[in-house]
Amino acid sequence: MNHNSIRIIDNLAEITSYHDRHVLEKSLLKTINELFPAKDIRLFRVSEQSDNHDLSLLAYCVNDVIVSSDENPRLVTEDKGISETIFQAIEAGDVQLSSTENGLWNLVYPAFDAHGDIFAVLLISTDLVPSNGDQRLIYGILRVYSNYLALIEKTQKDKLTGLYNRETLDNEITKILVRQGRHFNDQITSPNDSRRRSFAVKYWLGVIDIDNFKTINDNFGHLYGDEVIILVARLMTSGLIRDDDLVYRYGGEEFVVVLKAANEDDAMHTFERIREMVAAHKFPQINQVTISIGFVEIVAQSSPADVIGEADEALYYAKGNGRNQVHSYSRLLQEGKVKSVSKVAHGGVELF
Ligand SMILES: Nc1nc2c(ncn2[C@@H]2O[C@H](COP(=O)(O)OP(=O)(O)OP(=O)(O)O)[C@@H](O)[C@H]2O)c(=O)[nH]1
Repeated sequence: MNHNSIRIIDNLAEITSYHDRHVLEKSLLKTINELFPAKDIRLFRVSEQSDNHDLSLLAYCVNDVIVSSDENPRLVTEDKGISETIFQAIEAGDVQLSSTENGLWNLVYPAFDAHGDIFAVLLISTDLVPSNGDQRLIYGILRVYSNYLALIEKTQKDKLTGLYNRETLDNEITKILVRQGRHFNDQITSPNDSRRRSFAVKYWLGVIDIDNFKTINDNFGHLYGDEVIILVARLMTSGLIRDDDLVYRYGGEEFVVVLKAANEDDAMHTFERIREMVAAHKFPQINQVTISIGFVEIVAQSSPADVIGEADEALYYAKGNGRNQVHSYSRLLQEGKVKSVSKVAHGGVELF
């Protein structure tokens, strides 16, 4: 076996050793860059809109540095020159090649999911067009990535609704806490750095529970109950505007939404919109179904259990005060309507 084959096997083994989508994407770019050094490698997510395709940058590799959207959520996608080649590749469902004014070649490879739909594209900018053998190698690696990603997603998703499951939520909260912890430390070490302050993104977690769901099951049967769960899941997903806001099925008729918002009012607005969408929907047979929501900001120095516990406390308040409403845990705390549930309060002060 020659040295190159060993490197390929090593790289494939590395790609398939991660269970995290973002790490997997970085590993894909690292592998492509190692086997086929290029000026610029980018991986885009392709989402199908009503009459066109939307692109968002998932990860890039420039000068051997690999960054994923997970680490830098503000990656810029815009680049008119390459988007034309990308759309041609999506249209053709095949690799496309174009030259640039500064003597580079752009190669765009589509990546297919299990249904044969394009869910991502890989862009390689290089001054040397890869040989046929290299092109087949790149395609093969992209297929390993696509197949493995499909496998990971299967284990992360709930069968009834197709939403992410509870286990995946814990990982997501932990990642956000680590990221928020970094910002928290930055602010302590450089409190006057306005650029760092402005980059801090706020994350909010809402626990959402269908009201009086037992009555729906009792009156209409479990199959209708299941259908309500599926429809509520769809309504919540469509009520979220940002690509990276996520909905999880947390338990039977309980969901969790993790979203980004600049402040509490904006988060409240989004959760209110979800509540209104569900309340306004006409469900088959049952007609109206309502949901209650409790939410909280995911701040550094919390734990996943604290974050969920606080949002849950606000949810119980909503349930106890008439249902079909949204409450913010910190607002309820300020107003003295709930007691603190976390061991360590925001800012690190021990409350009990
Ligand atoms: N159809 C169906 N029912 C489920 C599923 N998971 C849990 N349930 C039922 O959901 C019901 C939840 O009822 P409760 O926790 O008492 O709450 P509720 O009736 O929604 O009342 P409130 O939450 O107080 O508004 C129970 O009867 C569970 O059996 C599921 O996947 N499908």
